[in-house]
Amino acid sequence: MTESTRLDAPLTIAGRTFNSRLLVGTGKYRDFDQARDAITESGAEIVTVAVRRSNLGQNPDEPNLLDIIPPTRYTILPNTAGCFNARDAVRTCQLARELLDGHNLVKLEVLGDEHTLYPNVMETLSAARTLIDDGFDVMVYTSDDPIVARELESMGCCAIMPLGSLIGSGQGLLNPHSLSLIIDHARVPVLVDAGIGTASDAALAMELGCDGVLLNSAIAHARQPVVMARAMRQAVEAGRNAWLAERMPRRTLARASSPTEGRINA
Ligand SMILES: CC(=O)[C@@H](O)[C@H](O)COP(=O)(O)O
Repeated sequence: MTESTRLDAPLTIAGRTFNSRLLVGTGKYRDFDQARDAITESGAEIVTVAVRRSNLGQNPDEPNLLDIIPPTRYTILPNTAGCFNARDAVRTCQLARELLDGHNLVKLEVLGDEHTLYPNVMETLSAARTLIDDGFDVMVYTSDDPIVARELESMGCCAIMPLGSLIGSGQGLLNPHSLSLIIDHARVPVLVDAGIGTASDAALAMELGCDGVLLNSAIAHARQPVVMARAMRQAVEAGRNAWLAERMPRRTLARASSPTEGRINA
């Protein structure tokens, strides 16, 4: 057992445990083969699927996304991408539960507008309440507002997923301070979801103390998605280890790296 595995515990979400802290999406790939190869290389165990945009068996004559991410191997995380109000999001989760034989772990996202894809927190709060009452385990995409995050946690969401920046923007973490406020007070896992552009963004999220990272565009839109998937896996592991190791203090002045004791004074 290595030092870091002794220090670390698996990621636990709604009673399920995972060794990988990288969650990936399935959209925007050139084709199913590329998606499968990148997802495999990422080492992700949780893979999110947009129920309204993917064939999970609703259309028996078309390729089924689950053929490349079999539920026997992956935890499928149905998401409500494309929903702009609570009612549509709740219906989408209920459809996913039917298609996936009673699977009740979902990623809720209720968006404010097409332009920003920013979460509509009022509709998100309303949908989360309905879904939790209906027996779902809700991982929730939200803004980086710590008060909203606290509300979502206290109503029973099993993971809080604040954005790093706008979905698909690749701008990285625009407000690390707000993310830290959420992380420092949450008692459920906090995962940055959206806006990751490259490996250092994912590492930074983990160094802040996030429990995981969910991303899609940074891998799917890299020129070499499989290579970027590997980089993301390594970045999440490196960031997690750096957080576990607890970084050295920042100092304003230099301190010599070589030993000063026993020095021969000329
Ligand atoms: C895949 C998913 O669930 C989305 O929330 C989103 O696509 C992730 O954001 P990026 O594509 O910016 O990584």
